Amino acid sequence: MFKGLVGLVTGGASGLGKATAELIIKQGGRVVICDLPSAPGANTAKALGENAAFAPVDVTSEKDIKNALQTTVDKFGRLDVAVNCAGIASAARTYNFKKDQPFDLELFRTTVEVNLVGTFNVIRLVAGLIGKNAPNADGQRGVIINTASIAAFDGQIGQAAYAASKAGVVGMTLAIARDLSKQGIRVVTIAPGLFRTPMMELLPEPAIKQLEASVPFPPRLGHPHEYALLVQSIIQNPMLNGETIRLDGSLRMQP
Ligand SMILES: CCCCCCCCCCCCC[C@H](O)CC(=O)SCCNC(=O)CCNC(=O)[C@H](O)C(C)(C)COP(=O)(O)OP(=O)(O)OC[C@H]1O[C@@H](n2cnc3c(N)ncnc32)[C@H](O)[C@@H]1OP(=O)(O)O
Ligand SMILES: NC(=O)c1ccc[n+]([C@@H]2O[C@H](COP(=O)([O-])OP(=O)(O)OC[C@H]3O[C@@H](n4cnc5c(N)ncnc54)[C@H](O)[C@@H]3O)[C@@H](O)[C@H]2O)c1
Repeated sequence: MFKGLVGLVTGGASGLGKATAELIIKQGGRVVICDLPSAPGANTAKALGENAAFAPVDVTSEKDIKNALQTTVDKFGRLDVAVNCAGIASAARTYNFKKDQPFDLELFRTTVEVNLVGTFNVIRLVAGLIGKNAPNADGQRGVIINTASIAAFDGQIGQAAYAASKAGVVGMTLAIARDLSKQGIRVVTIAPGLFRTPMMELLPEPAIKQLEASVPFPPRLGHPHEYALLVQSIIQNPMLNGETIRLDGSLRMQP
């Protein structure tokens, strides 16, 4: 299905990004895993074989992403699909009256910097390489897929920074799709609900169980592979563009 396709996945050393990289390889494609130097990206790529490579990056760094794109060209000669999975979670009340403490501004800045600014940094740079491809019969040169969250719409208590960062990803999706439409590059965002990944496991197990029980159907956390299946569908469907797709078992989170 993806024979000849070259993908780049940020946050590809863990969770949803890792599952996406695994699916691209399984479907015959090649992939560059971009993740922090401290993440197990090299081992992840090694385990996926010669069609996978690791590029250590911080998504907020222009230099790192440009280096990753050079690695992509050196190893695989082109780029067709970029998937932005890199992200961080934060949780604190806007004002903690128990501790008489306001939300830490640096934590707010970092959350937005990585999740929103980092995602845009990758988009603005990968578009240049994807845009060099010859168009297919439909005029398409490639696809960019971003990861928001249902927190963009349902933000629970403690998620002001996280929700703002993800709402920003949702908000810029259509604008960027329009910006890149003349070059035949589609831009789609996925807003996952609850998936069993290391990020989700930052929450106390009782909280996870409570969240899991709140999913109407299926009443469970999603499997990262199920996120990757939506990535596959987006790549395959040329009419998907400029939209954010919730992937949440019809969950609408309570406060
Ligand atoms: C910088 C490191 C940050 C580490 C925390 C990251 C957590 C976020 C993980 C998100 C993962 C996926 C996100 C994804 O996009 C999809 C979602 O959005 S799923 C929804 C995720 N929900 C939250 O993130 C809720 C975050 N809120 C909280 O953790 C707490 O409300 C709070 C902001 C820390 C405030 O807690 P308190 O003021 O102490 O009072 P609470 O009564 O709210 O909490 C008591 C106790 O329960 C734990 N808890 C956390 N979330 C919930 C919940 N949804 N339901 C019930 N209990 C919850 C909370 O952590 C407290 O635990 P304790 O402090 O006693 O250890
Ligand atoms: N797990 C869920 O329930 C859930 C739900 C909705 C949205 N999301 C979003 O999905 C994406 C993937 O999350 P996950 O659950 O797989 O989490 P995860 O923590 O397993 O993976 C996130 C990856 O991003 C990397 N990363 C973090 N900051 C980075 C940076 N500055 N530069 C490069 N890489 C960086 C981490 O090293 C990690 O490998 C995130 O954007 C997250 O906000 C997750």
